[in-house]
Amino acid sequence: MKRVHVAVGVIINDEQKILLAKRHSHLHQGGKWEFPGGKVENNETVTQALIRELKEEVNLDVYTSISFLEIAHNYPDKHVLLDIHLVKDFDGIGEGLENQEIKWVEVSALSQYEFPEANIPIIKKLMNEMI
Ligand SMILES: Nc1nc2c([nH]c(=O)n2[C@@H]2O[C@H](COP(=O)(O)OP(=O)(O)OP(=O)(O)O)[C@@H](O)[C@H]2O)c(=O)[nH]1
Ligand SMILES: [Mg+2]
Repeated sequence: MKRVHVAVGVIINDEQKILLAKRHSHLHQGGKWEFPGGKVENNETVTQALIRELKEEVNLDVYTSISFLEIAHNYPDKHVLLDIHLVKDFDGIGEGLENQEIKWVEVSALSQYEFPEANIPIIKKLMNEMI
């Protein structure tokens, strides 16, 4: 199976809250919460994809991002490579431009949300590093 390369943003605001978005039910891993992002197109770097996707999905202007974690995960129906970046340097308040529900949540509250299975190491690393 071809591996889908995905740029994913862990967006952290000045109150140390993280932006989550709910995946529409008809999508792959639908109904679960995600970190905004999407597929890296041909001729695009991960950073370019991240900037484009965060503008399209949640109306944020990203200025700087820091590489945080890479996860290769095989779902039964899809193989993904998640390229996860931390985003602290951005403008905007966060809006669900695709009519998706969005939420700013404390790191300590992340365990209360259901994420795609590939995200488990992200949640663990965030909880370890941000206390
Ligand atoms: N954005 C995002 N995708 C994730 C996460 N975790 C995870 O397994 N994925 C998977 O990564 C894949 C690509 O994400 P996507 O559906 O956002 O892609 P996209 O925005 O380019 O949308 P598209 O399908 O309309 O092209 C999906 O199969 C999704 O299930 C996550 O935290 N954020
Ligand atoms: Mg997306």
